[in-house]
Amino acid sequence: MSRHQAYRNYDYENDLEEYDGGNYSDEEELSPEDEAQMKAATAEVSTALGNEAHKVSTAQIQQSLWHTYYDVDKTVAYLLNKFIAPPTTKPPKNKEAASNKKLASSTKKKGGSDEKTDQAADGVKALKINDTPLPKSKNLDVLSEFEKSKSKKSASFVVVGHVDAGKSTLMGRLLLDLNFVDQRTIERYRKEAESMGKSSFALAWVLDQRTEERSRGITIDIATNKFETATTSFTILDAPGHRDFIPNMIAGASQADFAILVVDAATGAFESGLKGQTREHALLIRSMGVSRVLVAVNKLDTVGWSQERFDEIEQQVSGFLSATGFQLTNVSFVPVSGLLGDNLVNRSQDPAASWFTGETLVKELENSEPMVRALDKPLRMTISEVFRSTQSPLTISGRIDAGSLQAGDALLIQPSGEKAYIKSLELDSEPVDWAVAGQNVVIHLSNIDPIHVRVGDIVCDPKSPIGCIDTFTVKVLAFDILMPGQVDVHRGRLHASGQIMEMPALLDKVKGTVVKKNPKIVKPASVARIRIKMGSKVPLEAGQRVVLRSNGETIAAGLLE
Ligand SMILES: Nc1nc2c(ncn2[C@@H]2O[C@H](COP(=O)(O)OP(=O)(O)OP(=O)(O)O)[C@@H](O)[C@H]2O)c(=O)[nH]1
Repeated sequence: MSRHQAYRNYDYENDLEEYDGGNYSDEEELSPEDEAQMKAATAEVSTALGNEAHKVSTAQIQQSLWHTYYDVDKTVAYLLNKFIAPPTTKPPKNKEAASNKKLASSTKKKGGSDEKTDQAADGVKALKINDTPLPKSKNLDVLSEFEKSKSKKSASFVVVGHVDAGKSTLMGRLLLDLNFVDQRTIERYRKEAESMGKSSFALAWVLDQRTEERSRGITIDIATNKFETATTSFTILDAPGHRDFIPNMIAGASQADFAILVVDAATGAFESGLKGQTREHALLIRSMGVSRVLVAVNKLDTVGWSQERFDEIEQQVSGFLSATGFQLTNVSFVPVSGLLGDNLVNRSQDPAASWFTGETLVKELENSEPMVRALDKPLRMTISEVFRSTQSPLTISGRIDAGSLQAGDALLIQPSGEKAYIKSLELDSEPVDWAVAGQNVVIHLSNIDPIHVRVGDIVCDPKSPIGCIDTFTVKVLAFDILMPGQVDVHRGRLHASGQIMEMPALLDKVKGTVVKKNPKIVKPASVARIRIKMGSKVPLEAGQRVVLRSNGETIAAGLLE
């Protein structure tokens, strides 16, 4: 895994407290990007330390930079405090603290006097985020801008299925055939894969970018990739098939308009997939509100494009999808070979596949209308990534679940309850003035300390904030036996531990009426109303979907009442 990625989403305040100057090692190689950043930041720190620079070694500077994710000011403060002029008494509060940049240059000018460096270190601590001027808003009427823009439809889909069903290969091939990745890159991956003895994984590597994933040959986090067709701009959420990574899958499904369920048609593989994650994934995506599924019956090349095999799989998968609560009118089946690209963008040229006269996978995707967007509802966006970018030390990304936003807007981050402002924003790597529900947006924030912003937090409008609660009632479908006790609660990227306190009612599955009050246990496949108490307050509100897990198993999913 590249260092850069490893440090996305990290809680640096905590880390900095824990950090005591050691353990930066050169064992792992820095990515070229990290190397350049490290070099530039080391030079900046040396400049900022001025005459004091000789009192610390390059290794000490780099260890601290590493730990603060190249935060020059924090590093200067740390080095001053730790090695150059450790405070003997509690330093006085410096109310006149200037901005980070000013501090760095003033340290440079003044460097030399212990008293002054002490003040400078103190200044780092006292820096006020709110001293930064607020970004300007164009005060646009975003909804009418959106209507005028006639922008392409946008849709996100999650790719689920059993381990090794071929999800990443299929998506890699789709991107290749749609010219969103070039043949040269694939060739490079193929060579690298061959050198690792895993040549069949080359296409999957388009999605599984991280070295750790490559060497294990599995998808670990949600990989997002984009592609466009003439009508629609798509975001792929490639969810890991491995059962240890189900929380990531839940996060992916909670952002998805629809799902591609990849099943492996190879002899025996489909059957073991059905017993394995295929069923659990189908239940989960349904529980997360996904109602449209495209079933890619994959690896048909391995069974000679047998129509009989396809029909058999279609029949069985239809059976269990409808038992899981999907309406079959919302389910389509496409026979494909992800590896060879048959019936993805182009029809299969294999004469053995000529029996199939339906649409290709891409056409089916285009025909899948995204859900109606909650454009005029209060803003809600779950943060899926927090990172440092060239535009801002604090950049977040995620899909807007409801409402809209524009540059200059004030935002409220829950659960911290801290305000931030939108300095600028991007859609598909292009700067834009606004964004609406359904779009995956990158937001450069200002006027907030990064410690208040974490993956899984909710961004909302300060005027209509989401509340933070620690007790709630949820109507769940049980996948396993439920009884009072410890559970992990997942909503999008948020996971927190809680406890089933009470189970007030067993409900009729169809009518929702109370069948039994206070059942001692709830059996699998039953619907029940349960009360959950969380360990701390979390941003949750009625209508949201949550998944309950225990000991690494998904035990229930449902809707907050
Ligand atoms: N013959 C054939 N092999 C395929 C096809 N699709 C994928 N494979 C192979 O199946 C293996 C697994 O493919 P992946 O794409 O990594 O599977 P995955 O579902 O993404 O796996 P996880 O990331 O572990 O969940 C690789 O060796 C692929 O080359 C196909 O259509 N035909």
